[in-house]
Amino acid sequence: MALGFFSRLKEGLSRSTQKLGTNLTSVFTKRRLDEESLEQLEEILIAADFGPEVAENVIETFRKTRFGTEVSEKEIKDALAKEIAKVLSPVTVPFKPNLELKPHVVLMVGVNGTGKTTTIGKMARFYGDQGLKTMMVAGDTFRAAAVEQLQIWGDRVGAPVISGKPGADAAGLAFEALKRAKNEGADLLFVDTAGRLHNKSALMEELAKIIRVMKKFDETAPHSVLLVLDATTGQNAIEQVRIFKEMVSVSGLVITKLDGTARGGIVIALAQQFQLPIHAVGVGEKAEDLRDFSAEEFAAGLVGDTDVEVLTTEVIEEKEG
Ligand SMILES: Nc1nc2c(ncn2[C@@H]2O[C@H](COP(=O)(O)OP(=O)(O)OP(=O)(O)O)[C@@H](O)[C@H]2O)c(=O)[nH]1
Repeated sequence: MALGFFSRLKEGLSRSTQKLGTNLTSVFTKRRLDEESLEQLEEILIAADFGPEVAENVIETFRKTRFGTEVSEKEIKDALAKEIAKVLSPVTVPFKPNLELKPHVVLMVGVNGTGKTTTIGKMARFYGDQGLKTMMVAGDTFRAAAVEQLQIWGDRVGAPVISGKPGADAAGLAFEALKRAKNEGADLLFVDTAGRLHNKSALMEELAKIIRVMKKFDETAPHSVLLVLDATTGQNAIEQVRIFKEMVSVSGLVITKLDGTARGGIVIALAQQFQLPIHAVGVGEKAEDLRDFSAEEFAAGLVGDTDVEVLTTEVIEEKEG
């Protein structure tokens, strides 16, 4: 997805940035970095959803490199952004459709309301604009509203939507859609799915069946299984990854609703804990509000006051040794 939209992400993250910034300001106004301030910093990072391990690593780095020295808030922010970018850098993997597959099948999974349908619409718009032929299948057949919503996105972005009767077998529908996508030479097929976690075993069975049945047509399908997570749910997102990883082989994450949440730090905890590629982030409800994930842009956006170009150069230089 298009880069160069840093300002939108930055604006979206402003609540997270503000929360972090206010707390940092209260601790670091030109003072020596001592045990007490390190401890306070650790608490701030945990409160900002970074996760205990990342918080501890950051503290250790600061203890080694800056202990006893006088630090300004700006120095702390720059160093923090660098540490965040280092954690996020390995999971920064833009989604790339394989155009030889025709279609590249993307199974979209996640709890209801996290933004699966919206993300499908956004991706279909993005790749459609690049000249790729995309199709969508409404795999949550029990909820009429879910089917309707995908249809709205299909109309909006000009992509065919395959849907069945209410309550139709989702796996059978996915099979038919795959056959049609193949016949029509589609580049991408997005499979929307149900996300009713309250009946975990039924959901697991349904997702497994969709995959099993699609494999009968193309044993390499689905080629991507994207788990969509809502950033506003904070630590709950961690639990969702655990649960979905048990059900399906998740190949990457899309993190939505990073606009306006104070819980953007959860992205760091997710990266540290699961090391799953983060393909894209949602920064609004519109078709164009999806961004390629970028470690440096995210780190700079979250911490604020940090120069993203400097950060990019420094993190790359460190990676190269
Ligand atoms: N602010 C914001 N809202 C989003 C974003 N992504 C999705 N939404 C909104 O979140 C709500 C739920 O999104 P859906 O795409 O319906 O989520 P879903 O996972 O498909 O949910 P079900 O259809 O219930 O299975 C909608 O109101 C979307 O407009 C985002 O990046 N930012």
